[in-house]
Amino acid sequence: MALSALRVCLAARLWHTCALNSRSQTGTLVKILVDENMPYARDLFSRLGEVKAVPGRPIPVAELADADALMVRSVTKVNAALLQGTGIKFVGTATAGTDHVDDAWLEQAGIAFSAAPGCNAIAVVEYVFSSLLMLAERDGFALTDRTVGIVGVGNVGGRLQARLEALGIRTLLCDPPRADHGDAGDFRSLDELVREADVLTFHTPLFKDGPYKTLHLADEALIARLKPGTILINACRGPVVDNAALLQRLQAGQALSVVLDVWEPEPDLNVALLDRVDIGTAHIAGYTLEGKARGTTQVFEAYSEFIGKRQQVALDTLLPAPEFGRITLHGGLDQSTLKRLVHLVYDVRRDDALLRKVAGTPGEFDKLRKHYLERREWSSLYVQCDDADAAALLLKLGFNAVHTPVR
Ligand SMILES: NC(=O)C1=CN([C@@H]2O[C@H](COP(=O)(O)OP(=O)(O)OC[C@H]3O[C@@H](n4cnc5c(N)ncnc54)[C@H](O)[C@@H]3O)[C@@H](O)[C@H]2O)C=CC1
Ligand SMILES: O=C(O)C(=O)[C@H](O)COP(=O)(O)O
Repeated sequence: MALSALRVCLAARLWHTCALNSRSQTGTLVKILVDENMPYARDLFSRLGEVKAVPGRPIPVAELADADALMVRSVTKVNAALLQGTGIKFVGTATAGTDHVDDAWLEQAGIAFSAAPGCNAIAVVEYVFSSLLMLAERDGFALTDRTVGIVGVGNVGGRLQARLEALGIRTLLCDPPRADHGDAGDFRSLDELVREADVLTFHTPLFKDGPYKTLHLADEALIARLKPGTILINACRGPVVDNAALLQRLQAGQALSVVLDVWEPEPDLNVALLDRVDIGTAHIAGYTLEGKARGTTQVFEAYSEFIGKRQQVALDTLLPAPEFGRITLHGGLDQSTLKRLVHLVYDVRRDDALLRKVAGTPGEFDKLRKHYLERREWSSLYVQCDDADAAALLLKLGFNAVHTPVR
């Protein structure tokens, strides 16, 4: 059992001794605060108590005083300064990353905590693919001629590896915590990736210190050593790449292609850096409807268990039908066909253009995220293929593909 799940169970046992049937200790219905950018949260959590949707940045602190539970996204800093003296007994974050939560303080304060590991991993992988396919078309190269170095091989990095390898693209993996743990896999040093990879893509948590520190993992020295033409991607946390150093290297003329979804700092990114990168987006790599819905259901299920009213939710009972019903693919799957299919579902240039329009105007970064256009995962596209190999490969990549032989 993961440590966070274990802590939820232990805290739940304590809670059960003093509270029953979704009622707080005073006998009133539990009050659950949810971030207003959590799709399906109002409907789901109202099965368990009284729900109030609130902005996450800044969070209206007065609402915390009589609340029992708090469901956040990554923009809310959860720590003693926010929660000391409140009645909050459970915090859920509908995100994969947890660097916005002081979980050590929550533990010593006896507040249960649950996150949503892997909820949006597919979305991030599809963001990376959209970016790579766009750059490959623009610069005229075949992805199969490139080596992709993946730093952080967890839910995102592992799925990225699987899809790249399904396409015959060589990957190099770097994940010291997994290597030290003895996990199976051909793990290499970051140095080796820097030397050998044509694409370097970061998918680690943000650790500000400790043996596996990732703060400025890509520092000036690392960036300076990247081969000319390297594609550098950061879709994990802004401070994993030293943004000032990156800007300096780009201004000095270092030949890199850069894709940044996350910034140092957010929401006030450095517009001069945005001007220099090839693709820049407003921390939306994980923003598919499926990814957000999974985040909500994961914390909903954890909280329902915490209060002793265990419920499970099937994602397809929540999600609307996708925009595209089905399409037919004739013949095999080459890079250009794959790019067209991928971009039928999601084209990263849409989000890049939106950010460039508003960057530098206070409040606009968060507005883009709040009013994010609906985006689905590749699995929402039903592709009928008359070629069996194309169908098998698309299925492996995550599309809803079938082989229907031509009669
Ligand atoms: N841009 C976005 O919208 C999103 C960003 N994220 C970020 O991406 C991160 C990764 O996401 P997941 O794959 O779901 O997390 P995960 O926890 O499943 O995987 C992270 C991997 O990084 C490895 N790692 C830790 N320290 C490392 C180091 N120093 N060097 C190399 N590898 C290291 C871990 O061992 C683990 O295998 C999250 O922590 C979150 O901050 C996640 C989802 C969406
Ligand atoms: O899950 C994560 O980790 C992320 O980075 C999320 O995609 C961030 O989304 P918000 O929590 O900032 O809405």
